[in-house]
Amino acid sequence: MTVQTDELIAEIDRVTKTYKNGRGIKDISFTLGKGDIFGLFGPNGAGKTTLLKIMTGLCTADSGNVSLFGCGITDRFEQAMAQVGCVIETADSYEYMSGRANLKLAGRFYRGLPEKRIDEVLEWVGLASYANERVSGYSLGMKQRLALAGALLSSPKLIVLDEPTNGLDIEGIIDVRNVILRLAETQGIAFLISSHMMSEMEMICTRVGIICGGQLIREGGVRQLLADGTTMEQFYLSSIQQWKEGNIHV
Ligand SMILES: Nc1ncnc2c1ncn2[C@@H]1O[C@H](COP(=O)(O)OP(=O)(O)OP(=O)(O)O)[C@@H](O)[C@H]1O
Repeated sequence: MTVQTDELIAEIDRVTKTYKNGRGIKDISFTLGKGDIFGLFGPNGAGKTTLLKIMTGLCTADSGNVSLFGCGITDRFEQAMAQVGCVIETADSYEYMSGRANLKLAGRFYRGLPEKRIDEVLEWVGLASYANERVSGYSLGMKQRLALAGALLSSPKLIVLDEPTNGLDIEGIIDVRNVILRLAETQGIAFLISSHMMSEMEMICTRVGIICGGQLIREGGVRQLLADGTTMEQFYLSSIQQWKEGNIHV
């Protein structure tokens, strides 16, 4: 599915990366539009993190292009990333410091960031009343939401999250889900989220892509893909099966 040019947030065009061991991703293309909450699924080692890293400049593609808000990630990196927030691979923060102090430290990367922005993002992720407590006393879910608060500091229009609910308990998962939905609704932020949690993602995503063996084997709107009443998990498993049997050609 393609989105209208005026609403285009990200364009991923035939992106390929092969690591020295021969693994990686191949010829991945899709677009992200305003209002999208895009879920990226795939087995372990499928290539999800590699794709997210390339999209956020944490590693480079061998070929293909990534354009964010109309700016190429390689030739206009700063402009491309200006409206992007991300939490990839780690939601690390300084444990001996408070949540607020961590955000202040992160905020030094953004010139002219007003103090009230820190209060604002803490409020959005539901940590305002814990802001002055040390992170060492936070639950995993709270640490995840603090990382999300850090990604929000620069007023992004796109947030990229790598397995944001990994290791969280039910309450933590629900908290993160509600924060994502609230931010999408109230701030108009688009999300690209990699996850293994099918049912969870089915609840929040507008679009999904399935990566298998480094290739994007399925991509589309959740309503269209699941129109016949199949669950995301069933759709995912049957897609992987069809791929293995050679019945999906990309
Ligand atoms: N720095 C690297 N050097 C060599 N191979 C790598 C490197 N990073 C990833 N890979 C390989 O590339 C493939 C894709 O890895 P990637 O981490 O992108 O997958 P993933 O879909 O995010 O997996 P998971 O769900 O387990 O996090 C894997 O086979 C992995 O072993």
